[in-house]
Amino acid sequence: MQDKKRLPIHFAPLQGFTDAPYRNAHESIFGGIETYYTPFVRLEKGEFRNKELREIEPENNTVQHLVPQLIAATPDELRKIVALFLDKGYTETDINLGCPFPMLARRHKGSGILPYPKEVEELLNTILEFPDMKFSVKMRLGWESPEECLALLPILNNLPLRQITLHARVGKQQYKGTTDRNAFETFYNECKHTLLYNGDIASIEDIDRLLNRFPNLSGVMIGRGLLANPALASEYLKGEKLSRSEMLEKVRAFHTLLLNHYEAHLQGNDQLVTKMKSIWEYLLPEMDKKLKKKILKSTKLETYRTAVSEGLK
Ligand SMILES: Cc1cc2nc3c(=O)[nH]c(=O)nc-3n(C[C@H](O)[C@H](O)[C@H](O)COP(=O)(O)O)c2cc1C
Repeated sequence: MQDKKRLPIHFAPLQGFTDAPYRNAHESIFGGIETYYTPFVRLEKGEFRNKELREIEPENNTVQHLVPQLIAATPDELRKIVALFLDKGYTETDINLGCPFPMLARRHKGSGILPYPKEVEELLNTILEFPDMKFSVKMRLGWESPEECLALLPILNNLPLRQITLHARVGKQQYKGTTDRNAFETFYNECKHTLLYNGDIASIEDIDRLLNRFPNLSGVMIGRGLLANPALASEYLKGEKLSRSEMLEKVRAFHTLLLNHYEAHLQGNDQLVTKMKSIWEYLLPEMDKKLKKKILKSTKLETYRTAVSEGLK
């Protein structure tokens, strides 16, 4: 166990879940993460949204390594968002070429741009205008077919990218169906950049299997697997799973931090309960079904608190 190679674990951005309070609480209670990413920042009718500005504000973020992510379809949009990140003191930016939401994909944002190599090239060439910023890309295999990412390789290989994260699905799949690891392998064999694997990692064994198959991987990015087991990264690094009581103790501490934060910042108990319940969509899937249901069904703060303390006993 001692000299086994351990891959760095990156916490995937998940809109609506991994906001600043979540990331801060996660690092302070569980740790084990090399890099956190913000959910994407975008322009809406040419303007930033206040919530997204608050999310990237350095004073609201305590994690050691945070990379803000952007989504853009045109060089101009990209320039505006990168200028904001520079202004806030960031030196790294992640570019989202993976989001599958039809509303954005239709406008050639996220994975919707992948079938158009010329547009990708024009967008990504803009990074050359920002020598003080290091750029990475988070992308899918394509929108419709995994051939699309292969067609983009000559463009990607020519750019000074710090890293590429490849989610081994196409956009049309959204988050469903299986990942295509054969298609990932073809990209992996030809990609000159530091490459991270992303998609459906839920256990230490999953990471070990990936490293066996892809020994030159530079890391993995995990989203839903970490929402389900927030200790997954630290367990992997230590080579040891937490006992049930250690896990419950940590989840209780994590939950308290989040509840206290949102209680102080959200307006009214209804908003608070709705926000807190969203965490349980993924957290601890092995929890007794009845106890989980009680949490998810609660509408009042007091019943929510009681249900959670029963669930975490
Ligand atoms: C609710 C939700 C929100 C997401 N938001 C983002 C986002 O803002 N930026 C991004 O690059 N990916 C986003 N993703 C994709 C994840 O980062 C990740 O690529 C995907 O969930 C696959 O990895 P996983 O199987 O480890 O979760 C989101 C996924 C989900 C389910």
